[in-house]
Amino acid sequence: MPAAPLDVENLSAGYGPTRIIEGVSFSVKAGDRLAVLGRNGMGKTTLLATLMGLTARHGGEIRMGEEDVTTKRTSKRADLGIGYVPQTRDIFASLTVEENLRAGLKGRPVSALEEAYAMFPRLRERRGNYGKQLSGGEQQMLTMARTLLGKPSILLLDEPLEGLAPVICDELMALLAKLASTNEVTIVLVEQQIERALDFANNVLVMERGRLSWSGLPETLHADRALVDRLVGVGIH
Ligand SMILES: Nc1ncnc2c1ncn2[C@@H]1O[C@H](COP(=O)(O)OP(=O)(O)OP(=O)(O)O)[C@@H](O)[C@H]1O
Repeated sequence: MPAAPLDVENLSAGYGPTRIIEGVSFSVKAGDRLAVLGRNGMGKTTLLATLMGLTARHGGEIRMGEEDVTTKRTSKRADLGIGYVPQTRDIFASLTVEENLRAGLKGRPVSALEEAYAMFPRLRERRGNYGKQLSGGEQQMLTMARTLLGKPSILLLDEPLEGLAPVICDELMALLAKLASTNEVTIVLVEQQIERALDFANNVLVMERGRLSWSGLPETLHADRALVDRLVGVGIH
């Protein structure tokens, strides 16, 4: 059996000596769509940042396929195929859209920019605008497009829908579903819009105070509002 694209074992990490996540273990299969849910401040962002090597690891292991990346630098993890779209919309404000996208090419030919423009036609219209002139939604699209140009095999997304209009959310989720189904991209999605996350995912983890408090199928949560209330603190309708 091929190794899982992402395998996390007993991971603990935080900021300096402050421990935020504790004893987290999970595995994702190729093409999985994993939703990571939880109330505010429960450690979801810290988990993704730790997978990218951006926090202080206190213990545990992270493997990507056959590679043990536990102590590898962030850039090495990116080279091995992890793409990370942080909550902070990581764009260069004083570069144009096109220049931002070129920064994501990772040695691919400039013609590959067409892939990004095909996925996000709005970015083509805005190709000459500076990052700082974009709306929040456009900045989110730019971050995602730049990450996707690097052809990640695992995509970590931290609340990509935050602040976006419902119609843009629909488009983005449709795009992610398409990516997961056709490109064999494994997606780990942290999202506060529970309903959308459950519609998208084929597996769910719930975090509570830095630990995994529940894991299972989205259907189970869909069918049990009381459980969702208890785990995530919001009702779904
Ligand atoms: N850079 C940091 N330094 C110290 N503590 C931090 C830092 N970033 C986050 N924390 C703390 O880590 C805990 C978990 O935060 P984290 O952002 O991982 O949670 P989250 O589940 O993603 O929350 P949200 O849904 O609100 O984004 C919080 O108590 C937060 O205050």
